[in-house]
Amino acid sequence: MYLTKDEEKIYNGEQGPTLQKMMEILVALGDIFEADRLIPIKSAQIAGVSYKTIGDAGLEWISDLEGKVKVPAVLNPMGMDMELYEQMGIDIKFARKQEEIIKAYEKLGIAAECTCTPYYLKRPNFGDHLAWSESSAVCFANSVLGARTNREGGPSALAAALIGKTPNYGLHIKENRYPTVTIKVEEPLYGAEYGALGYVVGSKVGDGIPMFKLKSTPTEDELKHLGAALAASGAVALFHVLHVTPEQYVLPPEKMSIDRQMLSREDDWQVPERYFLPREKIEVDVGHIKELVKQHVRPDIIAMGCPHASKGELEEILRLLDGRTVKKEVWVCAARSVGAKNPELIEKLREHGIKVLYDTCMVVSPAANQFKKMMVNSGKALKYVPSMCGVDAAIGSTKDCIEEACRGD
Ligand SMILES: C[C@@](O)(CCOP(=O)(O)O)CC(=O)O
Ligand code: SF4
Repeated sequence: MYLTKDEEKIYNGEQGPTLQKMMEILVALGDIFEADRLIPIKSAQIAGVSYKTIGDAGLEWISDLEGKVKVPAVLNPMGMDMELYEQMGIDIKFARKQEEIIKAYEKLGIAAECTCTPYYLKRPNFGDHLAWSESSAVCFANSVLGARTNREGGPSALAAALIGKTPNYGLHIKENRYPTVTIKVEEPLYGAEYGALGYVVGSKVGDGIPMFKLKSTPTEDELKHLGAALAASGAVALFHVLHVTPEQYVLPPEKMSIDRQMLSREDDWQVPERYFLPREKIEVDVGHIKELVKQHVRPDIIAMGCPHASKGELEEILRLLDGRTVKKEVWVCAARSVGAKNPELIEKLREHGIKVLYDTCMVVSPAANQFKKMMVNSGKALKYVPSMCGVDAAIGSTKDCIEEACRGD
């Protein structure tokens, strides 16, 4: 990978050992993925924050670093709500370690806003280059906003933040963003069914780029859940939805000759002539998706906000409560600044017995482990809660989650 004179100086250690180490990470990645050069980024989102996932080794690595980030950077959720950790049942030893991690990141100029939905704080523009690492945030930025980021690891996102640049490869390059597989869904979907769709399809497409042909128009929240689950059960970092997502899937003439990228001729698809859809196709069993969401469960906790809840999702929960107080443990995870902008909404949710938790989530907090069965409204949580918390999980619509919460016993 080509380095400018200034970049070479950093690589040779002329600006100290931290920046040298960070440049080494970027150069190693760039060489592996055959990047031509480094490109400037607009922001970074850094995973690897919860003490539960990074432990003492991670804390030590971050504490040794020096310097300041060159672009706005936020953190992924940590293991607890900074203020309500006692209410969550977090022990003091864990809390102290978690605080040390946050201080070490803050020393580097990173905002202690711990969220997987940084796009609610500052929405990237179409075409912006980013270095984000939480997989649902990556999927949202690429697919829903048309920004460009690879699925970074925690250390490479941190390196990009401290240098202000990332290697130019993968999804930073337009030609790598065309769809590779078409997903046909023959019935309209609603709400949590989009997360269930991502859960089912993700494992089939791996790291491909799905192009969905749907019978319903997903909202931004539904797209968020679709992408989060695709990234969790598969390794999807970008998807398109015909006529919905902003980046169009018009293939350039040279791609027309590639066998698997053939023009679809199916009349009922109403695909304009100039659009080309991948011939490799997966037809989704909608019945299976609807069944998955309708399973009858008796959870001891209901957790929503994976990915962190939007203002609209918080409002929907309040509306569905319809004045009732929950009789079970209910968590709703959200970004602290989304809550701070909507204090009355949060207060009302709390009055009705909901634990609105900031800075953390049901997957990265050890507090989830005290429960046996978790009901979620997220395809991503359905995938990760069993594997990362050892807790059984089932998915239901937001409405069913609230009904279960109000029913008690
Ligand atoms: C499960 C996940 O959402 C949270 C755990 O990430 P972290 O490495 O603990 O920040 C990570 C991801 O999907 O990118
Ligand atoms: S809430 Fe979900 S998407 Fe967000 S960090 Fe936790 S597991 Fe990842």
